[in-house]
Amino acid sequence: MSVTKVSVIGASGRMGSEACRAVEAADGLELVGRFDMGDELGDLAGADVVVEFSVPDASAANVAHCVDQGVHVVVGTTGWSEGKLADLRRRLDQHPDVGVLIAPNFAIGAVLMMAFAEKAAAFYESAEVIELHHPDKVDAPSGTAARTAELMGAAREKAGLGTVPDATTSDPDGARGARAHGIPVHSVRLRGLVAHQEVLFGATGEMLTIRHDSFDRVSFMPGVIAAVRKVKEHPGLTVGLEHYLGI
Ligand SMILES: NC(=O)C1=CN([C@@H]2O[C@H](COP(=O)(O)OP(=O)(O)OC[C@H]3O[C@@H](n4cnc5c(N)ncnc54)[C@H](O)[C@@H]3O)[C@@H](O)[C@H]2O)C=CC1
Ligand SMILES: O=C(O)C1=N[C@H](C(=O)O)C[C@H](O)C1
Repeated sequence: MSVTKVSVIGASGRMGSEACRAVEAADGLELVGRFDMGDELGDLAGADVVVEFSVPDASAANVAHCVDQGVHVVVGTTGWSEGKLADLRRRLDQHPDVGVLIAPNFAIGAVLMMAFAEKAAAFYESAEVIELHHPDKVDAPSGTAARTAELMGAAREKAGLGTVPDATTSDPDGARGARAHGIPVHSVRLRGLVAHQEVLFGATGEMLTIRHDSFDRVSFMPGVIAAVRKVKEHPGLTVGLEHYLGI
């Protein structure tokens, strides 16, 4: 069996260190490089695939460097705006053999939660997202919540649903949360939590709740390892692990 060489960017962080352990434990993968803030990325220690878990402000430049080196990238970092994605697509056009996966969430249950929420969104007048995370998280709303809202907003539009009903006329402190693609999104930060999300749907006389909990960062690792194994078969940019899993 041929060995895939893997480097991790953000290797000292919560996710990066977990990813290093997972790569070291995986058959057919060899951890060849650990990079963190301030390190020269250079040739990425000869990696075939890079796993990138850094910070939203740094991720795009790190991924651009990998693509320019002809190295496939599995990206978990949040904060990928439409503009950054467009820049990355243009860069990948110059490197047509390189694959990049950007996954807002690598936990299989979270991928299913997003798919179920997208499906349900067409059937309910009311919908809201509550994401709950550890208080060391720097971005809000979470990438998972933003992606969930994007999928739900598109499904609502396709189904001809209008805006969610809400009679609020006074909300000086933002108690109704942020709006992402028309969906109210609420962010909770609480010591003891890891990564959790509830998607609430309401219609007259009923309510549907879809909830996912990551209690430990190991929950993300099967998805990360599956992505490392598959990324080279998917040239260009893919957003969402569901596209690799046939979900
Ligand atoms: N897609 C997914 O399944 C998941 C995604 N995440 C996301 O991954 C990212 C990292 O999360 P955590 O590991 O919890 O954060 P963290 O703060 O523990 O780790 C980030 C690491 O990146 C390093 N870093 C900062 N600037 C850098 C640069 N320019 N180049 C290389 N490394 C740099 C930091 O020194 C740190 O070691 C966040 O955006 C988070 O939302 C987190 C969990 C799961
Ligand atoms: O920062 C985290 O912890 C997480 N970040 C990702 C996000 O913003 O959605 C994935 C998961 O929720 C954990």
